[in-house]
Amino acid sequence: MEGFVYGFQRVPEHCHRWRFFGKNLFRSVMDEISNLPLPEAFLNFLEENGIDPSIYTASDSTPRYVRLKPGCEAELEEIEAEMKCKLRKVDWLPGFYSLPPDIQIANSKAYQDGKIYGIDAASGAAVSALKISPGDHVLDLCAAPGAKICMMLDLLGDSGSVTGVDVARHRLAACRTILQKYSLGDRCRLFVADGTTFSLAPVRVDSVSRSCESAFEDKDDKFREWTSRRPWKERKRAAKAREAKSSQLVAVSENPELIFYGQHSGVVGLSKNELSKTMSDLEVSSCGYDKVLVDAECTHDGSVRHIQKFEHWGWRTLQRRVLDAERTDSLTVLQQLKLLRNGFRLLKVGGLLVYSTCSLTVAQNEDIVERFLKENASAELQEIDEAEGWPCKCGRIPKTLRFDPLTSQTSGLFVAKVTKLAT
Ligand SMILES: C[S@@+](CC[C@H](N)C(=O)[O-])C[C@H]1O[C@@H](n2cnc3c(N)ncnc32)[C@H](O)[C@@H]1O
Repeated sequence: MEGFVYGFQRVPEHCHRWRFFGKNLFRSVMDEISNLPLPEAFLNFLEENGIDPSIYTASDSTPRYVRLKPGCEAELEEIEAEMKCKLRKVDWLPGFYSLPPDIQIANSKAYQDGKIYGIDAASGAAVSALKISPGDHVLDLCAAPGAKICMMLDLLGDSGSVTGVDVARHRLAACRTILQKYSLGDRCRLFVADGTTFSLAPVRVDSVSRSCESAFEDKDDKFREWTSRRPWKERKRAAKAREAKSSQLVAVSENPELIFYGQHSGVVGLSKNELSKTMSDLEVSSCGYDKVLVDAECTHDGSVRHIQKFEHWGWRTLQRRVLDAERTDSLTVLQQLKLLRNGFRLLKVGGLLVYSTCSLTVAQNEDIVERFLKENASAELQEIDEAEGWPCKCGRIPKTLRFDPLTSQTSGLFVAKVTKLAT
């Protein structure tokens, strides 16, 4: 891991101390790249956040990344031949390979056959920081479209569960399609719900067997094996519920909608009442999730490819979508804080939570983490030990990490990890 962030430089002998480069030096760096087609307001925004504008010239050289489906290692040569390019092993992240930037992954047969996943290496690092192991109950609070949830499920193996939540139904439906494509849904359940208020407990296998044994329950009230071909009556009921939600009669948060569950996700055999059981704060400490990912919606300014789209969308759109949205009082920032708070509330004592965004701004990253730590005495920021050898830098507060396209050769990403202490 390198020891500085743009605009800030680490004092060499003390890993966690910083000094500011100074405005003038930063300006001169900016003057050098003044031939970039970036508007002045955006350059000012980058300066305020200590982000080197030249990262936005790096897209031509930033590689693409794929993750090989576990078990497909022996087919690597065949995949390379079909894609007509070399897949270079990423030596700091198991299972990941880099490809030349111009390769279209989605068009390849290997992708269509479910042998590779399209996922940036920085995103893979965020999942790695969670240290998922078999048996964990994992919550992904912003799950769609699902690149990270696929990796979680591959790491989980054949015990434990993953609960995916997303407020956008169409995006979560796409996530369900991906899980089915890679045959990964067995231990997963997906809810359309607001992650800032989602409150359902992980389903433990012992509670399922208890419920299966209950002789007094109405069998029709229990979840059977999931099928996309649901009876007409049930589809009508779901459509009605959706209509009510969209006309604001029922908030998404009040009624999480289960849109997928696998055979071993803990849902089959449960009654609807058992599924909708929420956890009190006391129960959470022992029955909460072992691992939580809050991969929050953000302004996406760490993604070079995303920022370049504003050339087509118009730079005025950038003002609204990026520059205004990163203010500390904006809806985007408040939503990120609420997601982090709720993710942490659902974490059991001793569990791990990773907060990540693909923004490089301080307001959406370090400021959020600092505010959150101030208000939660039981939250402790953790060193990301796995990062030894990762090509990232320290964030503006100790123990947080930043990936940026220039130095990491990945898409931009901020990562922070916290644990919950017993109180
Ligand atoms: C950065 S994307 C997540 C990417 C995902 N983790 C992956 O690896 O594919 C952020 C997601 O957060 C969702 N989102 C935004 N606000 C939310 C909320 N209040 N509750 C749950 N999901 C939310 C968006 O719909 C979007 O799909």
